[in-house]
Amino acid sequence: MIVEPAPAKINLALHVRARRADGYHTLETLFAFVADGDVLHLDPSGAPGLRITGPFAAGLSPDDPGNLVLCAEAAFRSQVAPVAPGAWLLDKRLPVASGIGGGSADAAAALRALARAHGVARDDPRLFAIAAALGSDVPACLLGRPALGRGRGERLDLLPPLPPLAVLLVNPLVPVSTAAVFARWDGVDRGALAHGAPLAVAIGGRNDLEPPARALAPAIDDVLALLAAQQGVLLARMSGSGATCFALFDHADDRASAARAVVASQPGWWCLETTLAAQPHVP
Ligand SMILES: C[C@](O)(CO)[C@H](O)COP(=O)(O)OP(=O)(O)OC[C@H]1O[C@@H](n2ccc(N)nc2=O)[C@H](O)[C@@H]1O
Ligand SMILES: Nc1ncnc2c1ncn2[C@@H]1O[C@H](COP(=O)(O)OP(=O)(O)OP(=O)(O)O)[C@@H](O)[C@H]1O
Repeated sequence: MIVEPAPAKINLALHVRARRADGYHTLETLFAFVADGDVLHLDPSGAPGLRITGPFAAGLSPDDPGNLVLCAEAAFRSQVAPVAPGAWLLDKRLPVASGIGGGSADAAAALRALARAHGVARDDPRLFAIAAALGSDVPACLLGRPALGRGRGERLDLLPPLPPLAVLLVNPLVPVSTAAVFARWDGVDRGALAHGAPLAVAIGGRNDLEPPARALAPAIDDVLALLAAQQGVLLARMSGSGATCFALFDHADDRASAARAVVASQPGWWCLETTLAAQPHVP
């Protein structure tokens, strides 16, 4: 049995620079990963198929051939090696359609699991080509390390390691469609990311998808206001196309106080205490 973590990604900053003719947008984004996420299991010789467990399993149908785990496996079989389909178990711990790339992380974990099972190098360029075809966030999730993303997010440059800051993720459990958020972007280029130390660049940056996402899901306003009011917050911002927002802290006890405040004020929201991670780790 192969176990692959599928950690959540956060966009520490996300600058939308232009609308492209193909319907995508040119971005500059700082990708970072946290220590927690979904967990994917592969038994390469088990009965083929996908089972889904975990707190967010109900949001996905295991029979859907469009699940990104099965899409990744199909692409691996046609483009890398015609291996037998495997038995997959996805422990779905991340909310679906929430801006922290759960599906993209699962697809990347599936590619890593298949590579391990079938003796393919993790940095094989064919895996990155498959990842880019599966979704804009999948190459970054395959890399799994802090990176500057350009193009539609698939052109990656590694960043120096980030400090292991405490992170609080909060989602008001309102699903947000990535395509709908991009479609509401106002078309104004507000400028490039600065150069320099990644954390300083992130703090000085923006998420240009916040205004359109907030228009679609006003609960994001409440999440951001609550996070920004907490003691010890270095940065509070929405990730990706939302609705998950993150807060960064130097100290774990400030994160714990913030988590208590969120649960007390909004017991129905999803809240995860985690840390910035340099590498995915097996839980
Ligand atoms: C918002 C981010 O999460 C930031 O990392 C990503 O840009 C979105 O990545 P993703 O969910 O993997 O997105 P994809 O599956 O590639 O695209 C979903 C839809 O989002 C829009 N989209 C996505 C990425 C991009 N650079 N420009 C876009 O306009 C397109 O309408 C596209 O049809
Ligand atoms: N394994 C999967 N996990 C989650 N969603 C999946 C999966 N496979 C396919 N999907 C589909 O992908 C869509 C986007 O889900 P996902 O959770 O990746 O969104 P997201 O967190 O907004 O991602 P991003 O930040 O990359 O935009 C969902 O609506 C879902 O139907």
